[in-house]
Amino acid sequence: MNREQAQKKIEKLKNLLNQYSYEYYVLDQPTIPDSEYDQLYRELEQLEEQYPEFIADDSPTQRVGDKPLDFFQKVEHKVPMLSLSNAFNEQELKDFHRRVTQGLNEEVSYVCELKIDGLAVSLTYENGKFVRGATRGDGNVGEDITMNLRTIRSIPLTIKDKETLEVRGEAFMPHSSFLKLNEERVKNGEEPFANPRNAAAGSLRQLDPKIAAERHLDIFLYAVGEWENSQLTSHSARLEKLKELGFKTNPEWRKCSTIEEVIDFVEYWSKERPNLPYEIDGIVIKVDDLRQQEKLGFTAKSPRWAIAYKFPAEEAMTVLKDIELSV
Ligand SMILES: CC(C)(CNC(=O)c1ccc(Oc2ccccc2)cc1)c1ccc2c(N)nc(N)nc2n1
Repeated sequence: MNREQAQKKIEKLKNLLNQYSYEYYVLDQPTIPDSEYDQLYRELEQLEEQYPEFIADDSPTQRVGDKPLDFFQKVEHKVPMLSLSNAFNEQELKDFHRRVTQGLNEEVSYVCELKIDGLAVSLTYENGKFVRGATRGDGNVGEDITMNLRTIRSIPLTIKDKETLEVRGEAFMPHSSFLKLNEERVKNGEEPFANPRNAAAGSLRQLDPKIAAERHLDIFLYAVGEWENSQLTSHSARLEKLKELGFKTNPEWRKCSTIEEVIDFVEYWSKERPNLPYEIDGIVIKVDDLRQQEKLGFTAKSPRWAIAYKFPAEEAMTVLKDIELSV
């Protein structure tokens, strides 16, 4: 094969492998066996070794950087990453609903989402390319952890349109990865992580991306910071658009047109929670219409149009106890 054919073959293998990776890690619907993926991956690695000038920065071989950082750069969020006020019982959800309807004086519908117990992160894409990832930090300034986020296979290195946008989500460690990691640590005489959230935070704070890559983290995107030329008018439409662009969004979100439906959703997941493959610490309820969100505005640090219903902490202990017993 000559140089030009090699360049075309490298491009074709890269696109094919990225598509297979998207099906496996984002859709959870692989269409080829792992052995076929591995064989194509090795073919790409060999060609890139022969023709390094054709290595693309969104090649699957470029996910794990080889040199550790000395420190993390600080990053200022153009749009602040806000926190959520909390509700701890049904009455406080009804109070939230009353404040919203009084503030709007019109019909309102909500989007309910699972509150993943992980680490809030922001992902910036310029012309469709993943250029920077950062922790929430204090909401205005976070740390640049791009190298570590690149190792999360469900984060696309390029998205379908040449969009420039900044998305927010929760990076987390699934129960399966958490169990394996703690077994490993106990075997090596190290301290096991207390819970998947600490394990995810500890993994993303590693200066060596090779260590972060071994932790098999995952992510669900749930919000948008900056989004040029977006005409979308509801949060639910944004979630659908993020999914269309190739982002991993949590499939369990629901639109609720009454606070009773919201309460049903909360009650369902407070029982169903132990059957999820990841930890959640609550349910997030958001006014769906973006114009109504605008009208309700913000308090000093959180939106008036959203609230987090928090599950009682002791259940998290049962998950912990199970894990302790099993290691
Ligand atoms: C609702 C929001 C707080 C995100 N939204 C924002 O961060 C945000 C930030 C500036 C905004 O507008 C401003 C723009 C400029 C200045 C001030 C505000 C609007 C939303 C949030 C926070 C945590 C969440 C979580 N753990 N799980 C889920 N499922 N959803 C979550 N949603």
